[in-house]
Amino acid sequence: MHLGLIGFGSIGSALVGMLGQTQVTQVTALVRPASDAPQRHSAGPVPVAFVSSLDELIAARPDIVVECAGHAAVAAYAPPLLQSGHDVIIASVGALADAALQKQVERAAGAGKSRFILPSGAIGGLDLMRALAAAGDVDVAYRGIKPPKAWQGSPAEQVVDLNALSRPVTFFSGNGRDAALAYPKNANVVAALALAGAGFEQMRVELVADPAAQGNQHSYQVHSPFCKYTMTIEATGSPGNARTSVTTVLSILQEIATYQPIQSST
Ligand SMILES: NC(=O)C1=CN([C@@H]2O[C@H](COP(=O)(O)OP(=O)(O)OC[C@H]3O[C@@H](n4cnc5c(N)ncnc54)[C@H](O)[C@@H]3O)[C@@H](O)[C@H]2O)C=CC1
Ligand SMILES: O=C([O-])CC(=O)C(=O)O
Repeated sequence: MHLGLIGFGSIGSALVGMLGQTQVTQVTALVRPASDAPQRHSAGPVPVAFVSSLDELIAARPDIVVECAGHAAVAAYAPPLLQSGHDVIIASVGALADAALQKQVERAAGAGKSRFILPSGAIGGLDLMRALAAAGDVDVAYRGIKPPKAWQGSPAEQVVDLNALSRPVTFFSGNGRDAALAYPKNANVVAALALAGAGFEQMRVELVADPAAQGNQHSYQVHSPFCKYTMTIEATGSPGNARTSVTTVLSILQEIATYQPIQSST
């Protein structure tokens, strides 16, 4: 299988290092022209060719493409890839909190007879969430706790002094859509929960910076007429990018390993 990658940061480079466990034999990675990605890539289990435009990525004829570059990359690349018949695994699920982009992505997949696949990423339990949401209302409250350095460069900096925290501080309380759009590098899990049935507007979200946090904690409580459950995930941050849990890479790897192309009926 030939894998297309968009982005070669902590997720992209870690993913490539683990592809020996999958059917992937070749990778073409779309990186920014100024990116230092090729220099950072140490020899992995499969060869990686680097390209700097979408046209070059499409010309390489990947069997499936993984986006792991951020919300703007979803907006720029997912619609044309889907429209031209490529299945796309979208790591930056929170991009779909933009309702217009969500529609655009859905239409492009319809027109191209392709699929966009949303990995569970750093969260879990989405199977039960989907089942409960399909059967009735669900009430979902999510809390994300990360160390201060994981929130650097985010709007949290306008609320708290991340370098001077001596105790956990909740710097955001709001709904799922606002969280996913304001924290594009930290709240993709919120969008994954919302799209699995929690609902962007309906779910309640708290984001916390904790100087004692060793990794990233995602916890949520679900109440439905049929069941209630609480899930807490304590994950290790990626080397070089504390805000991205290693579980995200493992989740995308599973999507790749179990990927089946749609069989054409003609
Ligand atoms: N679903 C989930 O649970 C999670 C999703 N994510 C998403 O994955 C994204 C990537 O995460 P990391 O690899 O940790 O970030 P990173 O910052 O380490 O790497 C992102 C890479 O993408 C590159 N990039 C950005 N825009 C690009 C473009 N238009 N074309 C080509 N390359 C581009 C950057 O130069 C950088 O090298 C995050 O921004 C976030 O949206 C991250 C963590 C969890
Ligand atoms: O990797 C994580 O822990 C979650 C994350 O950054 C996101 O959802 O954007």
